[in-house]
Amino acid sequence: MIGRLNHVAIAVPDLAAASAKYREQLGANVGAPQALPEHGVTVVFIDTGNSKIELLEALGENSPIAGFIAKNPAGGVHHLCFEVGDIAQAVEQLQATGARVLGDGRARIGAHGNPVVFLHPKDFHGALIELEEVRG
Ligand SMILES: CC[C@H](C(=O)O)C(=O)SCCNC(=O)CCNC(=O)[C@H](O)C(C)(C)COP(=O)(O)OP(=O)(O)OC[C@H]1O[C@@H](n2cnc3c(N)ncnc32)[C@H](O)[C@@H]1OP(=O)(O)O
Ligand SMILES: [Co+2]
Repeated sequence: MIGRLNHVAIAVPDLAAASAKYREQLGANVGAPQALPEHGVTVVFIDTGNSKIELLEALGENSPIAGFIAKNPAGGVHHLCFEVGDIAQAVEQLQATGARVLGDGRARIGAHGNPVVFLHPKDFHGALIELEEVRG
């Protein structure tokens, strides 16, 4: 079902400082910050050629990143995002196997303008998994 690793997301306490670190110490090509209030995050993407890194900072009061940073103040790997061809079909298949799709189970539009869902980390050995629909 899963295809290419679209991105590895890293939660950070300070997006500007983290972006500068990746740019200056790793020579990374860091994109512009993008606020996604509906997801409670501000993101930047770093193109690594065959995949991407997504740096995530908490935005707003109900951000899923705020709790993560409270537990991991220095930040850390937050999720892995894999591409799927048909997200509705992927959700149906996953739910049939007992995997928990977070939220109401319906896909929402993510940072790349594509539908995304998240799978509970307890169902995948402690890894939060995002699926992003990429067609064609
Ligand atoms: C979509 C825009 C953008 C994109 O790429 O397009 C993004 O990626 S936005 C990314 C941010 N959005 C999300 O993370 C949405 C999905 N996340 C959630 O629904 C929650 O964060 C959830 C359910 C994973 C955890 O929330 P909860 O309130 O239940 O937090 P707890 O601290 O109580 O956690 C319960 C339990 O899970 C462990 N946990 C939490 N987060 C992670 C994680 N990222 N990776 C691995 N494990 C995680 C946490 O440690 C708790 O475990 P316990 O053993 O009970 O201590
Ligand atoms: Co993501």
